[in-house]
Amino acid sequence: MLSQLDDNTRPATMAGLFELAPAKINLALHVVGRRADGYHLLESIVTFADHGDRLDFAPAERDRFSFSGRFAPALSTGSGKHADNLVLKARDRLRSLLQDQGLAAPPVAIHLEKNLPVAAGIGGGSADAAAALRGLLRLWDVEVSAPELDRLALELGADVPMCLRSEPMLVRGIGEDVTLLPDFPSLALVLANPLVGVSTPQIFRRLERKNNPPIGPKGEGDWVDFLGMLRNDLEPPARSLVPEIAQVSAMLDAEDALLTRMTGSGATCFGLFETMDTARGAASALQRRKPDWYFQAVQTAGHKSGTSS
Ligand SMILES: C[C@](O)(CO)[C@H](O)COP(=O)(O)OP(=O)(O)OC[C@H]1O[C@@H](n2ccc(N)nc2=O)[C@H](O)[C@@H]1O
Ligand SMILES: Nc1ncnc2c1ncn2[C@@H]1O[C@H](COP(=O)(O)OP(=O)(O)OP(=O)(O)O)[C@@H](O)[C@H]1O
Repeated sequence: MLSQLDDNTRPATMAGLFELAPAKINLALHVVGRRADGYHLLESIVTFADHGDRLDFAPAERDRFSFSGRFAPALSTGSGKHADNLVLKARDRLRSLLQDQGLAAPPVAIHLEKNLPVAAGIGGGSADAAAALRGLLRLWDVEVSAPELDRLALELGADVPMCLRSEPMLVRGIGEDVTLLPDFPSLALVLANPLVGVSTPQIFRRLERKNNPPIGPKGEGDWVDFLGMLRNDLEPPARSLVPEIAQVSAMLDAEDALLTRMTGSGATCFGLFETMDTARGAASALQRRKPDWYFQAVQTAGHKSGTSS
């Protein structure tokens, strides 16, 4: 059963078990083909921010779900019913998998602090679903095999298996073929979103060319130089649908970002900066110019000896 807690701030009694749900960033996204079922085959270099949603979990007498945070209103109006929330889908699917194996999955109170914009290309829903799986496995003190967990994650969404790991990676297929990139540098980025929600299927439908060149091998060179040679193939169709993407991208360029690109199906763009100090300075300057838009300086996962150290 679903119910809303009276107070939509995070309940103090839920201290203890929490999971972060970091923003996903597609540093490059090449669409290289199409499957028979219509899903597009991708090659993507993905990393994760030190900023995201937060999920709190506590045992309860019956299942409860509540949310708070800057983007909680977008959730309730966006999806209409809370029952659509990927956190609840993740809870219910994991519970039935465990019960099929004779394991207990007792009622749980979950609170979602929604800090990430919704339908923004930074995988907020997928990150929440992955964090729900991780948190519930800890709360219920149970294990499922890695292939079973990956299968369940992929059923919840193409991005959920990547979000389970939240480390720099090369992703192929639709999200199921993940290769971790242990030598990938930690980067200083500014995430910038004009707060125009973008529907992922709509962007894929607008994409004209489905067979674009693959990412190819990096060779001996630097990761950041390599990224500069890559693309997001979803950026042209997204720009044609949402004119603010060109605007937000130009604003990042004007702050002297080393590289500016859209992530996922948009509308969030990222700008790459030399250091976290310059990224924070750029985010503050941009926020002053557009007080209602979303600007966030983030440090990404990976080796701290990279460009942004
Ligand atoms: C674009 C990315 O954000 C890149 O990381 C993801 O591939 C999208 O992942 P996601 O939001 O979890 O997407 P899903 O919820 O699985 O798919 C939403 C819809 O987008 C389209 N879709 C999605 C992924 C993909 N590789 N090809 C597609 O054509 C399909 O119409 C699908 O029904
Ligand atoms: N916990 C959640 N957070 C955000 N959106 C959710 C959640 N649960 C369900 N949704 C639904 O999922 C849709 C996509 O939201 P999300 O924020 O995950 O998109 P996205 O960042 O564009 O994802 P991606 O980068 O994977 O394409 C929203 O329109 C919303 O209705």
